[in-house]
Amino acid sequence: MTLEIDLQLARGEAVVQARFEVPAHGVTALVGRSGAGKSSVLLAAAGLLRPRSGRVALNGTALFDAARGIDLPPHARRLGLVFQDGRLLPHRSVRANLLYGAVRAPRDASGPELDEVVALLGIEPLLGRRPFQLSGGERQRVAIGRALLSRPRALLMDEPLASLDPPRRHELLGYLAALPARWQLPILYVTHQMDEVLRLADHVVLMSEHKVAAQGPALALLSDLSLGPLVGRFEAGAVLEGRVVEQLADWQLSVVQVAGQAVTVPMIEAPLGAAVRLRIRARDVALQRAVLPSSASNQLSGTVTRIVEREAPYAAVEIALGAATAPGECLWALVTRRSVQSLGLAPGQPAVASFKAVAVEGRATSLRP
Ligand SMILES: Nc1ncnc2c1ncn2[C@@H]1O[C@H](COP(=O)(O)OP(=O)(O)OP(=O)(O)O)[C@@H](O)[C@H]1O
Repeated sequence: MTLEIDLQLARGEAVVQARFEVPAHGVTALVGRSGAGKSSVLLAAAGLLRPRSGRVALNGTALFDAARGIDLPPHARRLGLVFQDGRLLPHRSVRANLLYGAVRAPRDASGPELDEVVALLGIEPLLGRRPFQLSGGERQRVAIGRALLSRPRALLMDEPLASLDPPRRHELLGYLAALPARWQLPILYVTHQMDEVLRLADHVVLMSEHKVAAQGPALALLSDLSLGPLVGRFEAGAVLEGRVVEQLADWQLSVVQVAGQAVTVPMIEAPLGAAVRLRIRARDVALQRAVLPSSASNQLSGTVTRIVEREAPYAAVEIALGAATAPGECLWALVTRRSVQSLGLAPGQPAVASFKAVAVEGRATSLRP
């Protein structure tokens, strides 16, 4: 089941255009600066905004096709929607809210049962409560449960964690991360937050100025330096992928092994062996020719693979930590052009990249199992 989106829609003065696919496997994060057009695309795919032209299709079947006059109403599209504010029915219990999604699902539709969703989201104790008796995080869990129980053919989520405080966000991220492994359906996920993208996204679609500026596998896209100016808060940097090998509880630090080397980062709440992604901004990485004996920073040995001149006086240097430039095993360092010369950096030369543990962006997060 793939969700295909190819839309042009008028929003005030702007015309938002988007063409991309949301694959059945994993999460597709839709990112970009505020006003880029992310929510408009999601609403149009859901049938809540009418595009000027284009097509939305699930597995080749049109939900909207301007040329053929097809425009299914939202409920007939059978998409599960989750917004920032749970949008629960205020006078109904949590159980009734959950079942509200289920009664509209066609009898023959496959999908999870109430018990399974309740267990996954940990909402058993909440079933008898009303929405006003729930915390923000609990409300969002119920909203996700309701969407799942409607047996949707795809899930569309628009900043579902944006209204939550950091601990609740973190907790709910864990629940969201568990979804793709359990139910195979396209998930389109609009967010501004790097930790959500790092943790959840398999694919990333980047919107800028009402258009899709780039799309691709999450690791490659999040390490693509040329996209820096478009991503706003997601400053240029690279993503490392590794496994937790040690938890230094007394220090609240974790050690992650990346390409055979140890990286110390602020504590990641994940079991030993868990796969994690770390994002490190290029401007936080310094380069030397050799390991400095007394440094407290992370020092990773690698090979220079690329040097890209940036606006003077800067240059970006890519360092491969492993044998090759595998995604998830390269760092970018933003240094001065003078340093490139004085250190004698050139493709193929060895170099040591160093950065402080605190430079690991946001909260490093474990990937889903
Ligand atoms: N109700 C509306 N009427 C007219 N124009 C709108 C409306 N809502 C949004 N727009 C405009 O449409 C464009 C896309 O907005 P949209 O909300 O889709 O962006 P976004 O990327 O989701 O932003 P944010 O991250 O801030 O939610 C913007 O130029 C915005 O000003």
